[in-house]
Amino acid sequence: MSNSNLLSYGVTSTLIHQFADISDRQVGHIVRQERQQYQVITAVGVVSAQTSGRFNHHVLDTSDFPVIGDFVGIQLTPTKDAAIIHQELPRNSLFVRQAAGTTHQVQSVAANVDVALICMSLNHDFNPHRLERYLTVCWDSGATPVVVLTKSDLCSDTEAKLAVIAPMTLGVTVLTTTTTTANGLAPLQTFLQAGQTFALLGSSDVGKSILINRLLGKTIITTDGLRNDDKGHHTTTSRELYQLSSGALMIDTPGMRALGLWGADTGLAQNFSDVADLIRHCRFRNCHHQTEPGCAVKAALATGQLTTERGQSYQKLQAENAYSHDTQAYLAQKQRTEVANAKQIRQIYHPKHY
Ligand SMILES: Nc1nc2c(ncn2[C@@H]2O[C@H](COP(=O)(O)OP(=O)(O)OP(=O)(O)O)[C@@H](O)[C@H]2O)c(=O)[nH]1
Ligand SMILES: [Zn+2]
Repeated sequence: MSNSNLLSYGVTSTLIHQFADISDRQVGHIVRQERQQYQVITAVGVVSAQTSGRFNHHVLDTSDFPVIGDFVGIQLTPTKDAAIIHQELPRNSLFVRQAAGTTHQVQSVAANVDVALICMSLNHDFNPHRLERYLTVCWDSGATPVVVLTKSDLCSDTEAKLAVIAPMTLGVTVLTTTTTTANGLAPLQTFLQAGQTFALLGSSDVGKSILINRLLGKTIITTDGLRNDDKGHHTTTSRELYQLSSGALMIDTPGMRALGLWGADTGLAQNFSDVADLIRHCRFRNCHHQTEPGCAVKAALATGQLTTERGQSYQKLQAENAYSHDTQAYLAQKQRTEVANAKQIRQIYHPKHY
């Protein structure tokens, strides 16, 4: 293992050189993650890694921890079989979602992804509104979305389904795959070029694990075998970055039950650029597109230029996004109060430091 192996794992020579002069520090790439336990590829191979005590001390919430795909500054232990993560390097892209449940916290899913492969199966998982949600979050992450419609063998009306999603996937590549035929993955395979990092995203059971196994040519992830009644179940809990024979890097993420928007303004504007264009023509800047006169959105809905479905979809996601901003503001205020309280307590018990 050497720097050449690091290069093949997406670590640029610039990054390697940046660390050359810092004694005991080097660059690594997170290739496996199970909560805050990491495996990092380094110049000496893959080692287990954890964030340093100092790093943990400065973390405000779990989303500040490194995530799969992150480049990190590390220090190897004297035996060189483990490492301490000291810093997270700037990210090109970050896919985040509002964590499931009631915690109202942001959860980082994957970093430095170039192309996000949004997987949706063509049978019962097919859901255009969910696709709009995924596309919004992908655009917001900084990665380019590509839609992968899986299990085409279980669908008899693929063309009709493609027509349904056509208006929401303008300018987005849409691929269909099946693992039941010899060349059923060919459309995807030709897409997976060296030098790029891909990530598989989607609900549980859409066939992400099987895709990884097929692309790697070996059974890395065990599932209960290919079932044509699509009732198989396998849940991945860890995230992993794989190197494909083409040289492309592929991140597998656990199936997501819910994908909540979290401050995805850019993604909304990009995914709904048609609606955004209309809004620019509303008479009032703060138009709610309800009863206001001169509303371009309402006018477009009346003529059919904008479908009711897409209009409603936008309004739903926009409201959710606005709510996520309120939540963020509330959490930030709560954090400021906690920090201030902690400081006050320290002033009382250790006054000489202040
Ligand atoms: N008929 C058919 N079944 C498929 C295809 N791809 C996957 N399956 C089946 O769908 C089920 C789910 O596949 P997985 O690869 O485990 O799904 P997953 O997306 O990794 O699910 P999680 O690990 O929960 O995120 C399994 O029983 C697969 O055999 C396909 O192209 N056709
Ligand atoms: Zn309006």
